Amino acid sequence: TKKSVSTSVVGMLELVQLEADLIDSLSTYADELEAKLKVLKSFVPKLQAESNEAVTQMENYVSNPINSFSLIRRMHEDWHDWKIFMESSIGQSQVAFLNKAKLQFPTKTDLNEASSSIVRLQKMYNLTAKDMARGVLNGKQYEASLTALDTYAMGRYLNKQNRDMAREWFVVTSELLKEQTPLTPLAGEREKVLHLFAQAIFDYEYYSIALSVFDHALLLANKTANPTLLSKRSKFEELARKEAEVVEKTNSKIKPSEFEIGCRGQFKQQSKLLCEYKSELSPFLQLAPVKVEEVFLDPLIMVFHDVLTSREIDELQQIARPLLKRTTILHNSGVETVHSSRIAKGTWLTRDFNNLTLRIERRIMDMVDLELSGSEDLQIMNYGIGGHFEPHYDYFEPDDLDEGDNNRLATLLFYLTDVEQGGATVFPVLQQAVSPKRGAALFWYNINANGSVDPKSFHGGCPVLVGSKWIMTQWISNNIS
Ligand SMILES: O=C(O)CCC(=O)C(=O)O
Ligand SMILES: [Fe+2]
Repeated sequence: TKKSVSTSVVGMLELVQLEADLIDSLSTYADELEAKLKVLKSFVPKLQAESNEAVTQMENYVSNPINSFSLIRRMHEDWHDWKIFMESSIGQSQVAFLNKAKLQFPTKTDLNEASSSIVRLQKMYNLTAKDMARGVLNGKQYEASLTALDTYAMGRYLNKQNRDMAREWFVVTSELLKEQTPLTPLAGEREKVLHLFAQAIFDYEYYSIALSVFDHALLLANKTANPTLLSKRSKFEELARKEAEVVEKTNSKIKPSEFEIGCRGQFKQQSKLLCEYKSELSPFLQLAPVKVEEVFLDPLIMVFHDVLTSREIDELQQIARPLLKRTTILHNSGVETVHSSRIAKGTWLTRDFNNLTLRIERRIMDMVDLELSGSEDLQIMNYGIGGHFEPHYDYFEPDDLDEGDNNRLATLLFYLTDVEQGGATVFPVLQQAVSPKRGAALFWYNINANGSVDPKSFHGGCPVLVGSKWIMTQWISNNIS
């Protein structure tokens, strides 16, 4: 089954539970091993005592009918039982569970996607590998950290595509290796682990990092005078010296894009346009006035605050959760494909799905004073960590449309969640960024009053750094027909 786990927070929840179950299973395995061992440890000394006595005075021992009877009986019966005991295998059910669980394990593709998310976040938010490894995200300390095995995997992933970034992760790996022993049953003793890592990093040709790990291994095992190891070390050292000259030359900084500046919250703060209560337009708004924030005037961009209640949002999420599928992007050719430019899970929901969606349909029309007939269904999306939507136009290029086809006149984007860090909607051309706020809705026009498309509506969803971003989108058609 093709199922991507890292693209949504929802998908990750199942993995957390699965890992907890696997650890429980491993713990049961340990208990069973221990129980078996306990039987052995308590019985063997007693058997030995009896046997020692027999061996030291053999003839005397077997001359006694009681002893000889007992010996014959033991050999005839008890050793069969020991054989059965020894052969009884432990962990069969746990191994079976592991085999079943394996079907749900993330694949190589999942790991690659998760790695590329980390890289995206690193680039987008200017994060250092060192900070990330220690759980510091944008200056905020979280209760999270990476192990040497994690950072090593990042280095390996980046090795082929960006050696500078890979180097950064390998440096962090070497530092972590000095503090911790990797938690893997196959790692073996500490000194051996360090040598393995040193050699692997050496093979990737990051010589000075390999050298520092190697040195730590020597120090730890008190082998700084071992001739074989020292000759190997000198090989490491020579290559490290040559490497230093090359590394110095690189390190060029590229200018950030407007999108990146926006995602980092670095647009010049426009003086907040007045918040008003829109009350005359419709009966709904008279009953329940809505707080409207004008973000931009030409083209019009605004935020409606508190237009969905928490209960309504909970219900929407409940409906969507089991339906979420990896989102695709629509090509000019009409073909939908999964693409790294849009990483999220989503589902479509017809507006007549139930009472709630019907109520929302009514509310949307009241809010924006536009007809919805002919518009696409509602779309609900969940972005996982690093999930994003690169800047794009919501409208279709007129050349790609047939006579009489509708275009996306406007977009109404409901935020179903707050996002702790990242995840803003950014308009790079207009230099505007809007942060998700649970219950609010962002509205903008993609098409000018004269019917032409408006390239200034170019926008994107920034990568989620911390949190789970849920949105619901209603693209509003211009209803040509
Ligand atoms: O997630 C966002 O903030 C933007 C989403 C978007 O542009 C879209 O779904 O068309
Ligand atoms: Fe969009």
